[in-house]
Amino acid sequence: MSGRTLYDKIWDEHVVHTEEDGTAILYIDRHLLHEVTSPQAFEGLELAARKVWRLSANLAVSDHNVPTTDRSAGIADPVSRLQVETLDRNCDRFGITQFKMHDKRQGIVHVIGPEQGATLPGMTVVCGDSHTSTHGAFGALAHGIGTSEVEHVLATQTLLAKKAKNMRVVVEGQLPKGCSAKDIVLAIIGKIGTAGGTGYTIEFAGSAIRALSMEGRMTVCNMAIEAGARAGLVAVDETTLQYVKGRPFAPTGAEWDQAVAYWRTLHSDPDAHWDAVVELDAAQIRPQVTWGTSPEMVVSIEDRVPDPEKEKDPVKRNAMERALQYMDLEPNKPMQDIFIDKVFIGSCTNSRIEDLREAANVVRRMGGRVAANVKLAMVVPGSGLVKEQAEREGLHEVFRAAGFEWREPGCSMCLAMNADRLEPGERCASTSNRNFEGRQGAGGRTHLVSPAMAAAAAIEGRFVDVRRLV
Ligand SMILES: CC(C)[C@H](C(=O)O)[C@@H](O)C(=O)O
Ligand code: SF4
Repeated sequence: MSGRTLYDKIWDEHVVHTEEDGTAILYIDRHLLHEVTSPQAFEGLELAARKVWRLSANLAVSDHNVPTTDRSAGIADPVSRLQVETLDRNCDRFGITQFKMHDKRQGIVHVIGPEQGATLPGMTVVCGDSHTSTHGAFGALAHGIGTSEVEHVLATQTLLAKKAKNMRVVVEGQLPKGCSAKDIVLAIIGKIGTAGGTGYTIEFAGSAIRALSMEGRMTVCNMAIEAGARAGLVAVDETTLQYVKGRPFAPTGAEWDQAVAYWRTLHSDPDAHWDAVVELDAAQIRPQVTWGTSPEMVVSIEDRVPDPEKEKDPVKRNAMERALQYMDLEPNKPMQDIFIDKVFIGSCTNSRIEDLREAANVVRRMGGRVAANVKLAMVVPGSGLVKEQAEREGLHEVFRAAGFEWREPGCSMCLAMNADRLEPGERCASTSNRNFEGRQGAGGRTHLVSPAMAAAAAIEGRFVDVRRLV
């Protein structure tokens, strides 16, 4: 028998039963909830008069609809308020642990899980949210589920699932100065496309991944879903254990030692079978900027906007033309000549302390202020605790002094469910993960970049090569 991948190992450890056709019942260790995808699930439970199977496995937080400005007067928008209040009521009624809006542990669900130690190596982690892939950075099998599955997990602590294939993305070598995890994952998506990982669970491996902090690994796994895979994984190592140790939900004492002994086995065996392998040279990666309406429409800051005329595939050409029209960009325009209206530093991709440090460092180095053509540059920490840490380090002062707005934690302008949005035609340098039409507000134009690139764009008013500045 050949060895097993990390994915195989976690899967095997959680299968309760497998049908002839491969459909399996998986035990779920951790279930995270937010206000958008849970209301009908709770309603379903109530109608069936069922209870939550294992209360302690659940952790809830409101993130998509919370305001990022002063919250003392509550939520002005009635739709947003209703969603947040509904989650509060459901958690109170069913007895689920929740960080409410005024709790400093509140934040984006994919930031607070790891921060609290609620996400641990070897776990199965699900949430009614596609970016649950983030938690795979811990060597956990983590993916998004739909609302009916949220109800199923609440009621049974299990999920019906089919096993995916194994893909290994190996990134070897040293990342150039000024580049970060976001550039790695955008470069991967640029290479394999947004459907490249469809049907696979991706394990990210290689020396460049090993060298990343947990924050960086989370950034990479976060966008596994944009590469087409529901789940992304990174093997457990010392970096993982160091990060987890001492967190509120993490085991302690003898239980910690026992857990660590098991966690150290959470890596793929050398003779494991891979259905697909993709390789990237980290040294060749440059700061990435998307130019279109899909994360795979990405080039480096040294490049120009691609020319559809050079694309032979008519379907692709058509998509390029449409994207350029929506983005209001001319083919062959140097990326460095693209001027922006707004900057968003935040989202579950890039709102952790390291991301904010990376952005603040660029602002410090560059000196000066947010460019006159930039109407709004905002920094939205991923959680209240990230915000507190950043303030202890004085990062908020760096941002504020340069003219950035320093906000309260939440999803914010990543998807514009709250008041933070682009106006029609506005162009944004954004550290988030999705750039489809209207994602940040109807008619808004999104360019996905790293925190360093977003910060530099804010000061220059256009995209610049951050490697020159660090
Ligand atoms: C609201 C939620 C269902 C959605 C997701 O699943 O990803 C959101 O978080 C997003 O990023 O678009
Ligand atoms: S920050 Fe953006 S991508 Fe992440 S959960 Fe919120 S809306 Fe989804």
